[in-house]
Amino acid sequence: MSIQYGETLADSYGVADSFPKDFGYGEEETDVEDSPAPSDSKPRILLMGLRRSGKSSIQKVVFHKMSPNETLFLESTNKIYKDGLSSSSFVNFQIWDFPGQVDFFDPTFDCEMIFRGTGALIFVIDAQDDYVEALGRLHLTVSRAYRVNPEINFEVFIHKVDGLSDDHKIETQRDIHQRANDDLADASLEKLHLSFYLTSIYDHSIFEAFSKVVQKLIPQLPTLENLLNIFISNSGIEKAFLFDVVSKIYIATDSSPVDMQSYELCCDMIDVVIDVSCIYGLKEDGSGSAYDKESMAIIKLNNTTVLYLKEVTKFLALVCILREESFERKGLIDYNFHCFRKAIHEVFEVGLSTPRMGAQAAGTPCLMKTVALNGTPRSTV
Ligand SMILES: Nc1nc2c(ncn2[C@@H]2O[C@H](COP(=O)(O)OP(=O)(O)OP(=O)(O)O)[C@@H](O)[C@H]2O)c(=O)[nH]1
Repeated sequence: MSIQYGETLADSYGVADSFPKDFGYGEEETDVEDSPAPSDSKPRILLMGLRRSGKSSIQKVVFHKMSPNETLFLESTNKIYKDGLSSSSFVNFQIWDFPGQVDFFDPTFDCEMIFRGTGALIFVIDAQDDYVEALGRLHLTVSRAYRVNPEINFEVFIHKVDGLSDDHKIETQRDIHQRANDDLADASLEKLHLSFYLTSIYDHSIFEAFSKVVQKLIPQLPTLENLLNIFISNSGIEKAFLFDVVSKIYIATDSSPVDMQSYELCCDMIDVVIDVSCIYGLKEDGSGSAYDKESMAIIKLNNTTVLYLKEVTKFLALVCILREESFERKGLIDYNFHCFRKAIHEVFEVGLSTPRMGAQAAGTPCLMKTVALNGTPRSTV
């Protein structure tokens, strides 16, 4: 179906007569806290790597709003730290932060239990340090995990690249990529795929990398992308991100390429909105929430760009970048947004009404790719 700019999203869906009912905060929504999933049944992301490579810092900065400088005072992790994030974030999984010195040959280390329910294994390599030992450890870790569960996504964070020049970054990435894959080829593990990211907690690269890791675990991702594509093309919007507000991870975006600047701009907008809302948006007695159904913001920049943020669900916000001229049709954008929002709720409602296992039974969007759900709200797209 070809869609003209100016046509509403509802036209494309054929839902003009069914304006969205109220989703998100009503009784229909099942709160995780009301029906908690057994924590061990939630999809899992493992953070592994040598001591002091930066694992705990990543987890604290991305999910606990710790400022990068504060990580200097983090103590070494001595046992597996399990962080369940479900009550405040769309990202309903647990992150297990491993101590650097984990010993796979220790009989108390239960590989089967640890790797079986894992969606992604992030291996963190300190790029400012000599990484030969880290590469050996990477190989040992991923080959062990792959033997137990070949479905795991293996992600390598080449971390602390803030201390490296641009050329050095590229060279380090090339070298690590080459050596890690050579090691796998020597062990006849060519099928084991490693993805590499250059990261630092001192800029947005860590959020962007985590976004990509999380996106791979969302079975509804193609549907979300499709909805975003339709939404932006019908509304004259240049770029749109669907954000998990708490972590600033974007769980989906339209299919045009992501440039880091746009992503950073949108992250900054979320920070501004939440900060202002915390100061001026709460009730006098301090009750209320900094982010709720009414949350929306428009920021006009001095280069004719407009940033537009709107609440989609309790955890998700849509942040769009558009030209001032397109924003003149705000009515159209808002109408299309209502349809988009409704579709997103339907996507996850389908998830909720389908027989589920593990985390999905908790009433939150499924994040396990092993249980594919058809989240497409309508077949006419
Ligand atoms: N320059 C720089 N330093 C970082 C970065 N991430 C973490 N660090 C620093 O690296 C040091 C170690 O960080 P941790 O998060 O404690 O490392 P860890 O891997 O959890 O260490 P263990 O708990 O011992 O396994 C801290 O001083 C952090 O401030 C980064 O992106 N850039």
